[in-house]
Amino acid sequence: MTRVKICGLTTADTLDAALDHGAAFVGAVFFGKSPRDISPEDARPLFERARGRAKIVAVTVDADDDLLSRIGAHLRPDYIQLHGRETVQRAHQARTLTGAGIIRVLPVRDAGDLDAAADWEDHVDHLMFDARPPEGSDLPGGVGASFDWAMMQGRSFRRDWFLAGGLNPDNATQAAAISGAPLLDVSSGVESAPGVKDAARIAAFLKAVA
Ligand SMILES: O=C(O)c1ccccc1NCC(=O)[C@H](O)[C@H](O)COP(=O)(O)O
Repeated sequence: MTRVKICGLTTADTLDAALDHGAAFVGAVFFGKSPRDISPEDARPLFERARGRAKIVAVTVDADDDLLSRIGAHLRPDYIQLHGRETVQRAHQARTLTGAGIIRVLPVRDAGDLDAAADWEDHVDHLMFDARPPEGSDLPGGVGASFDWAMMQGRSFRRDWFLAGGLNPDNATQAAAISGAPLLDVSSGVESAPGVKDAARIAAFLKAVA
């Protein structure tokens, strides 16, 4: 069964839609330039409804110690998703500062980008292969860009991994079948406008891959 992370949730009704339709992971984004940005203090009461029902993921981009500590103290996430230029050493620090597991995002445009997984597999809980965003993008993720899912065929990794980038309710099943991904991640594909999650699209995505 393919498990799904719904990322960039900021409202109770859309978080409930994700939980009610079986999301295995729910994500909050802590990055000021994102239309999905939320503070650790605001995320705490919102995401408490998810505890024990889905894994809570805090998405960060080169976060400093103060932000990681606030996320750890307030949100108490199951995982920190590292979506910037963090090193392996920084990943270990993030684990210590937050008490959470680590999801490392690897940006992908061509097959050679997959080789970076070897540097990370021993240090993280999950890998996420996400489309490298277009040049000049303000955001390293959540932009709806995709890569050729067939590149994942014949590749094996020592950690369960997410396929991310440009997924939506209409292509999720095909993406999972072609790539063989055990885990899918989606953000903009279940929105009605940038940063505005849509409960009906979240439900449709989760029903499609169920
Ligand atoms: O979603 C954001 O705004 C974001 C900002 C900064 C770093 C990461 C971000 N999103 C992380 C995700 O896990 C997205 O779900 C992933 O990149 C896929 O996005 P999409 O192509 O929109 O489904």
